[in-house]
Amino acid sequence: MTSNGRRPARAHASMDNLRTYLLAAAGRTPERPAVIQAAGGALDTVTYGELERRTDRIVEALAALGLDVGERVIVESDTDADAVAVLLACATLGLPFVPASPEVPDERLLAVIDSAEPALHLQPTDGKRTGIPETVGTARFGPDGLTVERPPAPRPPRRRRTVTPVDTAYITFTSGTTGRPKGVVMSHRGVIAFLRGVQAAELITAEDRVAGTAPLQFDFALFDIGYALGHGAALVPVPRGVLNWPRRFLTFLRDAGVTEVHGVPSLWRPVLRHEHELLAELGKEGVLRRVAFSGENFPLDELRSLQKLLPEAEFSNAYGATESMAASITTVPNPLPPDVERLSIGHAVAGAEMTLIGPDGRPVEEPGVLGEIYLRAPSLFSGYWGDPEATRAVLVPDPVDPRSGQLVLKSGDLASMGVGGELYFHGRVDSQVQIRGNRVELGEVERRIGEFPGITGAVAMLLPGADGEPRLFAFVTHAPGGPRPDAKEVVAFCRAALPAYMAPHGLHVVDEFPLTVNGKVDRSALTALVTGP
Ligand SMILES: Nc1ncnc2c1ncn2[C@@H]1O[C@H](COS(=O)(=O)NC(=O)C[C@H](N)c2ccccc2)[C@@H](O)[C@H]1O
Repeated sequence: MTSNGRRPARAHASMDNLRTYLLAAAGRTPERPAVIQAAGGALDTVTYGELERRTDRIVEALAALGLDVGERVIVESDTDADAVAVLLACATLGLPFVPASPEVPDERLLAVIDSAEPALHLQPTDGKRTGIPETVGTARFGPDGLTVERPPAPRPPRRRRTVTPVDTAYITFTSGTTGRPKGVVMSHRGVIAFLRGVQAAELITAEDRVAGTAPLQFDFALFDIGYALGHGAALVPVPRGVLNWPRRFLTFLRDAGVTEVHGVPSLWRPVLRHEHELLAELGKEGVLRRVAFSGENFPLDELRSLQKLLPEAEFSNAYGATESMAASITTVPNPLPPDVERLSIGHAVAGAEMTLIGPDGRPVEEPGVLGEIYLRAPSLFSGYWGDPEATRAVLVPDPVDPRSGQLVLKSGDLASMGVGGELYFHGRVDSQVQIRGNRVELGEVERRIGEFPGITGAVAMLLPGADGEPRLFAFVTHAPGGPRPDAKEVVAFCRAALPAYMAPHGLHVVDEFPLTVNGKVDRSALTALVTGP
């Protein structure tokens, strides 16, 4: 019984709930590894049976706190078996978890707490976070369960009796462009629908070991957990301290027998820069069979370098937005043919469909013509937390059949269609800019600058110049030890192949691109180089 004398709600065993879906393997093969993690200098294996036992210990402690279905719980942790047990325990009781990694700055966490109004903040026994507002209960977790420090304030019971598939599994806060965090609310049904869509492609088996490298608040991390456990395979969370040291990273992958690595494109930059041979050796051992990337376009020259070192590996381009967990996972040819200038994002996963809609609001039929991707899927999010207006802007009536009442996700991404109906990513709608009345795709400028000898990466942005006029700025990285690219030469190089208005007005050479906490290029940090902090 709970503190308010009521039995806590539970999901019906036969209905979709993240816990039942992800622990299904515990019923079939309890002795198989669910999580293989670093522990001190060694590797620690937590089986599906042990993961279920840890989950139920947390369930017991949480249930005693008298929280009702829908009460939010912040789970601040790196990904490891105990964090996964906490997520599954929250799912068991219908408590939406709000994931955060320890790297999230205090003021950001407080903004999320201000918005989500959680009942509880959970962190590992050795977690460092302090300053959690008094209104929020606090507790710590470890392999032996949960230790409550400050019980949650008593809440008015909402008399929920069961956890349904449309209840919220998690809310993950993305840094909305306006800076106010937007909470993406995902239901159990939505997440499981996407994971099932991926499972239909039978990409891996229970023998696989999937390395996850994303921080917990990035739904790429949640996908990795769902993907590995949903297949009865093993999740191998890569410790943060290992991530930034290429040699340690590759050694960890080898020691853990990782067969597939998931990460954003920037994950591979330090490895490509410093550890070619070790990576090539790893590839030759035939254990590392697949690299799956997501989050942003993989710069083609970097992708080609990686493929050269892993000639036997399969490369998967996982595309999509947090508002639907994702949309497609597409095998990229290895090696990428030399004439390929754009990566395919293929077709949506089973059970979903991406449609291209043109400026006239009608579906694009012709190959090669740009349109905005609209996603029809059972994995669409429930909405932005507390922001119905922002929700209505992206969950829109189906443009193909508005009367049906069906809502589809307006992605804000542009793509063109190939002859087989597969899509090619053309960037964000807002990366199509107008320069002196001419429409410019920033990706095209970046591609041309990237061909300049010695330049290893280029990001183009339209920013206010000194005169306040919008100007085209380019930010570039160059080969270590190579000459710093000369702005005049780069501009001349662009003018030789592009219309004058597409040549950058200003060029900033950076040692490496600043990254967001989720590992994507931090464009607001680049902007600050031009407009000041
Ligand atoms: N493979 C890509 N190529 C190129 N641009 C991309 C790509 N994946 C996203 N993006 C971009 O990132 C946006 C979505 O950003 S996000 O909401 O933070 N979500 C993600 O980045 C990850 C996504 N939820 C996910 C989670 C798990 C598996 C796959 C994908 C998309 O609208 C695209 O603009």
